[in-house]
Amino acid sequence: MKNQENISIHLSRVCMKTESKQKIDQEVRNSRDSMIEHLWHGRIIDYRILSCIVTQQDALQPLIKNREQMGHFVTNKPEAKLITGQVEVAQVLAPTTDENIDEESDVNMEDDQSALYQPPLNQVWDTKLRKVMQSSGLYQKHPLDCDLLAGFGKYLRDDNKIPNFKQEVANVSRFLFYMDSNKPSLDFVNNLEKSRSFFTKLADIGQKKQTIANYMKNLKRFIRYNITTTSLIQTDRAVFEQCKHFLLCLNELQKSMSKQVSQETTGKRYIQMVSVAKTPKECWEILRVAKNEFLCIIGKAMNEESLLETEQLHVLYYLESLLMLKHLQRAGVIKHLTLSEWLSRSACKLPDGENWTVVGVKKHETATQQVATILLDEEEHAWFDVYYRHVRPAFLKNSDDMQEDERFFISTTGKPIYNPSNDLQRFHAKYNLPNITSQVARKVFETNTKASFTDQEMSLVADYLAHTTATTKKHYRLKTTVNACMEMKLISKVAMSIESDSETAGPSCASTRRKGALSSSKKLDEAQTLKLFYEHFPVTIDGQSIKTKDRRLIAGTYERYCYDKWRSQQEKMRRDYVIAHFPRRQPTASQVERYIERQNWEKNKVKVENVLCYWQPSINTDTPKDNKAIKKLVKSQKWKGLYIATDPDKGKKVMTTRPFAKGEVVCDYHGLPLSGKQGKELLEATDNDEMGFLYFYKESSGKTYCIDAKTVPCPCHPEMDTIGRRINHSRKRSNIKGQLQQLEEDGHVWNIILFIALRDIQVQQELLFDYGLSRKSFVGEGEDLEWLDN
Ligand SMILES: C[S@@+](CC[C@H](N)C(=O)[O-])C[C@H]1O[C@@H](n2cnc3c(N)ncnc32)[C@H](O)[C@@H]1O
Repeated sequence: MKNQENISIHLSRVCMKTESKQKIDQEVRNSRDSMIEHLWHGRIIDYRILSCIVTQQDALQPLIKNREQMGHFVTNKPEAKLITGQVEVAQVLAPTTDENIDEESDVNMEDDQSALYQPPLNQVWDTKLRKVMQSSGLYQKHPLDCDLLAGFGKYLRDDNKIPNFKQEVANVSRFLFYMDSNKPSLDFVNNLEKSRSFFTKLADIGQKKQTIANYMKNLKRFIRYNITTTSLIQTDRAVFEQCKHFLLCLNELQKSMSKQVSQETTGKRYIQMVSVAKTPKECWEILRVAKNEFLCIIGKAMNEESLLETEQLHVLYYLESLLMLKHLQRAGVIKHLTLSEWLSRSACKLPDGENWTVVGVKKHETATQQVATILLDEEEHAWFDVYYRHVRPAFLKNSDDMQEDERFFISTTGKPIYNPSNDLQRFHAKYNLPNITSQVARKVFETNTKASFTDQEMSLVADYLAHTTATTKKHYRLKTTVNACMEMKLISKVAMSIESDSETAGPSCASTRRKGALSSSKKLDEAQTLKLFYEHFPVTIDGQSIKTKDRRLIAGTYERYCYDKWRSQQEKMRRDYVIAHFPRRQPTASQVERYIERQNWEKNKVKVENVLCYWQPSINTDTPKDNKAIKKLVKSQKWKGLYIATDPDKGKKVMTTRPFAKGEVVCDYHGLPLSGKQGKELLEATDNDEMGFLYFYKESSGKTYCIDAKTVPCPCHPEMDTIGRRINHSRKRSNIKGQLQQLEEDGHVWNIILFIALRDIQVQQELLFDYGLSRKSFVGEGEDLEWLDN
């Protein structure tokens, strides 16, 4: 543009210095016109021409994206999905098994996140491919509930724990339909020729080799199921032998196919690598552009504001992307990170005073046997905590299954995320960015590491990338926490050293944080200060008011903001506490007033009208006699949403990992059922500090009974520490209450004590119930039993 502006000067001084002003002006006009012409037409590229030059769909797509980013217009493009090579696989995709989840598995139609951020044209493409499949006679299938297929489904689900077994059954059913449209049978083993034609037809209609290989894998498993788990060997020996022979033939066919598959995959990856991303910074582009929105959502959540589902999903996708692109973790690691691994994370302080959190992931089902390690700096840790406390619980609520899954990352439906690579792809699509897979990111960082690091530094990075055992052994290293922190710092250094502009750009890292990336959002500052404030001044029912100077020390300029929040939290807590005192019948105003007065709360007293307004009967009186889910949980003792943690003062305690609504059953008090008399005898022989393990209750007849949770392990759960027995006592802060219920099975009725939530319980809170004892009634004078009175 500068040349354009100066062109008349340039012409009059250099190229046309002997010419008239008119001629020079004319030349300038010509030049402007030609520039405009170029802007209009030079930037327009016809898709048909491009596709003649670049015939590989996989290469064409990134090229088009790249041109469009450079400001070119690509005309005559077919509908978006038709040129997306990857999506092709999804249509009749046999399930990708978990075996290779670390690799960038293709988009899968079983993925349940599809409702949000889904590229809009999937439907069109689905229908088109379905039509091709249909017209080739490859799409129809037999009903999946026929004996042959139902048994196979059960085998996959129960014996092999395959999550998307239905798709696998559907694929086999399509094959069986092709072989014999009248009925599903094993007769196909006699017809090798026709069987082979099924696979060649798939190839003819343009299915990827990977898809065809998946079909073969499914079929092999189906045959194996028939050989090993059914009575085929007795009922039809001949077919049994033919099945074995068929399996051998299929193996041969698969071998030749797998060679082609790996060529196809390598080709695809190579193209993606060379055409999409070249620098670490490009790999982080999505994290940079999505960061502002992400921080706003995090700030909102920290302020206890409720989030929209799209916002919750944004948090999930951002964190998944962060782990794959910045932390260079494989998709399998993200998928398999468990809740207990998150809860067992450990803190690490570096010699320079920085605090990091280390999360180890044992099972990630990748080729390598290394434990994967994720290192989070303080800011990232806060983000993950927000996901854990606010987003995950919201997703769990959408699940109709009472059994909470133990995976850390779950989808909007409350089920484990299906394929992190899909989520990464959707996240890129949302921001119109070319997709960068975790594998590409790992390769890019590796390459850059080689270029700029010493051998020792390189070996640290190899360690962080959880390379195969052999590769790691080459570096003679064992994983240690401090090493891991250093590794993560080095990875940040790679990106920073390439281009160092990232004050607000890019994901969090130690160096950006020091420069004050946090201050990019006032909301976030407030929220983080509030968190700190709560850590220093935990909100408790009896907590005294906090002096201004102490508040200032912790919260600085946010002192008022934090204290207002603190007071309102305490008021809510006190309100619920008073409400819990009147569980069944609505109290009168004067009853409430008297009760509040008895508490000796000097300031921040709860208002009587508030209590009356929020009051409702707190106990769920439904009888669970026939409640199957409760029955199952009482029997299995696999209560969900809880875990046992260690407390410095109380020994063990029970904490929540999901919210419980007021009135909800939380767990039961499990132990040996004793008569009242037996219970008393046991009590006499029990030390004071173990008396809390005996739970006495009365039936409506007035008869006393006892549950002995002291004698462990109980014979019905010999390898288990049942959860109810680890719940501690609190008179004032109790949030659950034991309720006698009866369960019935096969005419046999037995008593159980169910713990019911007295109010809404949030994530990461301790479960407490009132043991109904005081120091005095416990005969505990002289003992260290003050806790009983609190
Ligand atoms: C049912 S167990 C609770 C789990 C127990 N903390 C543990 O480590 O197994 C009861 C025992 O826990 C301890 N306990 C319960 N509530 C407590 C509290 N608020 N403070 C201190 N210790 C408590 C007492 O020793 C009591 O006998």
